[in-house]
Amino acid sequence: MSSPYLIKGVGVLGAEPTDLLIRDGVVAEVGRGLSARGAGVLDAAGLVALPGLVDLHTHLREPGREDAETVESGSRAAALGGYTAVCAMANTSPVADTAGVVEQVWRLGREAGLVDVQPIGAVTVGLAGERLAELGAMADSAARVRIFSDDGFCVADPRLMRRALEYVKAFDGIIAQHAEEPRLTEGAQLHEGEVSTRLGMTGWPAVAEEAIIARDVLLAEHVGSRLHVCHVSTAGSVEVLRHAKARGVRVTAEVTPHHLLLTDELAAGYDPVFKVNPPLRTRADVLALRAALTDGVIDVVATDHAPHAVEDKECEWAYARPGMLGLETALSVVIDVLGDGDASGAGAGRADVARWDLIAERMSRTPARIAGLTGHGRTPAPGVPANLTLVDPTARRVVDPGDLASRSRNTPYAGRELPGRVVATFLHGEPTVLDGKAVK
Ligand SMILES: NC(=O)N[C@@H](CC(=O)O)C(=O)O
Repeated sequence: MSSPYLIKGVGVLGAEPTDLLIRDGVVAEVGRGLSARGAGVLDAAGLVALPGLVDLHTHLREPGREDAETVESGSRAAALGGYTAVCAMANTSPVADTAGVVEQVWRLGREAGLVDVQPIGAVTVGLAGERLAELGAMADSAARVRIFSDDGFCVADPRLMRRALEYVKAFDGIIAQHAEEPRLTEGAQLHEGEVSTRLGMTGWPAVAEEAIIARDVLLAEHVGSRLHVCHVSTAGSVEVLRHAKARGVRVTAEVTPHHLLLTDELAAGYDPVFKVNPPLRTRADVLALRAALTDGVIDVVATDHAPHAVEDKECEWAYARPGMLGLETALSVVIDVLGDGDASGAGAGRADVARWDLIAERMSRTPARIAGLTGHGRTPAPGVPANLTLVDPTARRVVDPGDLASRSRNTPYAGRELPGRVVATFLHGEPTVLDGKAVK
């Protein structure tokens, strides 16, 4: 049995300070002036308590590229970023397209014990886009897979996409699409626009994403299935999603922290740390994505944490792999882009509570609901599973890649000052992070 913890003076979602008693894996009591004999006491004055963050889109690289990340190192990075659950993408080696591989990832996650690792299964065998993987066997496995994705590749064949959507209906599954019409992105290096023209590099046009989203929301509507759109990156995609949602299509969508903050201008320095799929877009896209996150057309922030070994990133732009780290900086970036609120730390202003509630909704409650992770995404209250994170909203830090727990170093925020610091994370009532450091 775990030892109890008494968290003193914390603002739940930025509200007036209170105490939380954590015992036997749940929030046992909430109120002022609590005491508990034998409990570890955590002075949380000035801190904000959020439901533990849930990431729908994490690349853990194990099995296959343990030099870039392992389930354990990625789990530690996640816990330090305030996460209590992550969904592990299927583009490992071997690909997570069988019950055996998804069970292996799930088991490695349990052994690490730092976050709940929920494997995502591949839609097609080997991500090759030719025939459906064993979706039912993965759903029936110990890993209980509900989300399927070929992320890294688009399920480009419309007939295969339709079949996949139909197949997963039997167990209320979801197809998470990497929306990229491959015929429109051959040789693409960065967003197609003014910057790509100036640099003379082949562009990745916004329409390559928007055309697939438009097709897929129509397919999802036609067969009555659940579609999730990975890493939405353009203003046009937001408009397609707005239209689909107004029609009642069962579609959800995610945006990454980097698409909420960074633009294609960064490619001008040819530093491949800024090479990512889909590419960084324009300022107008960034602003449209932020507005969609606030108004709910975009449902969640997902990191697309994509660790890459040094030799795959520190090379010529054209040869570098796309992808950037995200888990340890996501919350800070989201705090940054959603505005300062009441940064005095006095907290409890109404605007402040609304802003923390929005962060909880987009980074915890909604992703937990989409993934069916019922023990996660619940605001601390009596009887709720103790999966939560404590944040110091007034702290600022300059990102140093050398400080990160990830095995890789490809953060696009090196040297950038970001607000907010995760002070503690609790998973099933046990601390995984205390005083900003991993407990194990
Ligand atoms: N998002 C990325 O830029 N990279 C992803 C896969 C992908 O979507 O290309 C990766 O696995 O590295």
